[in-house]
Amino acid sequence: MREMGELWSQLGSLMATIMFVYAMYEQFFPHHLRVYARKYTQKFTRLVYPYIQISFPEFSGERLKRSEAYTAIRTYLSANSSERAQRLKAEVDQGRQDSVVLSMDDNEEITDEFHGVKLWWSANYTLPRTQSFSFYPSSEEKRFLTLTFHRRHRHLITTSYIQHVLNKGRAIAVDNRKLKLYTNNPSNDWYGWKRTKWSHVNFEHPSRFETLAMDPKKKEDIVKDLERFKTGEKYYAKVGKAWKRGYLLYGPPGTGKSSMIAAMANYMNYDVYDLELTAVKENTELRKLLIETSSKSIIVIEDIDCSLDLTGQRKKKKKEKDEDDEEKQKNNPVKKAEEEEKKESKVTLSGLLNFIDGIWSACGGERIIIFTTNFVEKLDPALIRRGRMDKHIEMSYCGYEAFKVLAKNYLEVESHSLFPTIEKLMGETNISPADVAENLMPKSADEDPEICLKSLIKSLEDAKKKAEEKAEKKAKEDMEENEKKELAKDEKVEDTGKSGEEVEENGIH
Ligand SMILES: Nc1ncnc2c1ncn2[C@@H]1O[C@H](COP(=O)(O)OP(=O)(O)OP(=O)(O)O)[C@@H](O)[C@H]1O
Ligand SMILES: [Mg+2]
Repeated sequence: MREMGELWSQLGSLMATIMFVYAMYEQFFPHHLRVYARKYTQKFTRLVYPYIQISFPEFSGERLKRSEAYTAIRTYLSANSSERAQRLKAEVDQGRQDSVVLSMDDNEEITDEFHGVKLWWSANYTLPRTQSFSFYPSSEEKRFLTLTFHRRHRHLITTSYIQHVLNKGRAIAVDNRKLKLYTNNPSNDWYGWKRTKWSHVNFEHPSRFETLAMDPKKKEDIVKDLERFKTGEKYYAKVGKAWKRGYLLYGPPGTGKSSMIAAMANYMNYDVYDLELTAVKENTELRKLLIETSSKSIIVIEDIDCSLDLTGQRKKKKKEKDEDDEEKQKNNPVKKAEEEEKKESKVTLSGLLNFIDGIWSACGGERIIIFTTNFVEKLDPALIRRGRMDKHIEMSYCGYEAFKVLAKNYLEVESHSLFPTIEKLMGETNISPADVAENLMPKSADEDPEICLKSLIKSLEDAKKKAEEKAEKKAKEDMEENEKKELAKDEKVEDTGKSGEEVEENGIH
């Protein structure tokens, strides 16, 4: 016991001596001598200290983008650290609020082994040079992971082990993956305490290709296309094409464009970035948003024709609408502010084109971009040319085959005596799958499928009647218009004394 006490006191005096020597050194040694001393100390340390350290910073490239390597390694370490680390950090799993994820705490170290070689990982951070009190994490706080190993294993570690960790980390992330739906925040929120460009929630849309009502051949074609894309990394590299694919979904409202996107995301197991263009103020913001998207994702711009003034046509229509709405908005300050915000948006067609081309060149692979529109003819050809939007998919009104899918899903009915009537009516009139689905949904638990089918027949008959009335009205209007033209022509003939043909040739003035 006395020996222990002596040892402690000796250690204490040794520490005091070291501190004294260091203080003298700092005080009396000129700066340039200290630089020399540090240099040679480092050389000496390198000679006697046989370990190599590699650090993996959290952010790369001026804090623009979270390093993928850092994320993958953290995932790998989290999977290993819960058993090996002594100090752990617990965070609530964003996907399942009832479970926590354990990872190694800051400045904690764990060991790993690879082909019999022992190595050490530690999680570190550096504080900002000037410290000031803040409730929120400092933007200058830099986190990094450090790998330490003996220099004799340099080759094995740099060529195999790091790749092994990255692959494992990515695989674990895919296994644990919960699909997310991201929406972009207005740029005012980008720099506050939230500091995120995208907000996310779990993506739990039930739409799948099996539940999607459309022509089976078309569906099969799309699934094959996606499959080719998913497994095509090597092919894309071989032909020198970026591993991205653009889809344009177009068709009338309620034909399943949004459902198709959800089905694609579920099939591919990709996150969805729902980009709301009206919340983006300018082209540079678009680029920043793009940089923050991750691979294995679908970037969606819905109703592209409504998000931007893409053509003169659209502008005119909006102007007319604005005039209509002006009066209403005068008395509604909230709407007015919203409208003003929309007007502030300065994203241009060329900005959008650069954004898409950026996806193709500026960020990593495995990304899909989807545009949807109700009016394909309104879009600028530059926006939807092949190479940008590689595949154009028309989502059309409900055909008989699509109806059968819905009947099976909603009513569990594969054939029925009313089916031929429905088939005939569907050939004669247009109805959206959304309307069919609405009719087929039983209104009470014990509702007979026949009642639903009859309700659908009624809707089809109504739609047919409406379409006929509309066609009749249109024919009548056309006839009246022609009559007016004829009348105007006759009046001109009487005034000028020329024949009808002559007036026609020269035009009516
Ligand atoms: N092809 C379809 N297959 C299955 N269900 C569909 C289909 N189309 C529409 N529906 C049903 O109708 C609802 C609306 O469809 P969805 O939102 O996908 O249409 P949309 O084409 O995106 O319409 P909009 O152009 O108005 O955005 C869906 O929730 C779904 O229940
Ligand atoms: Mg939609």
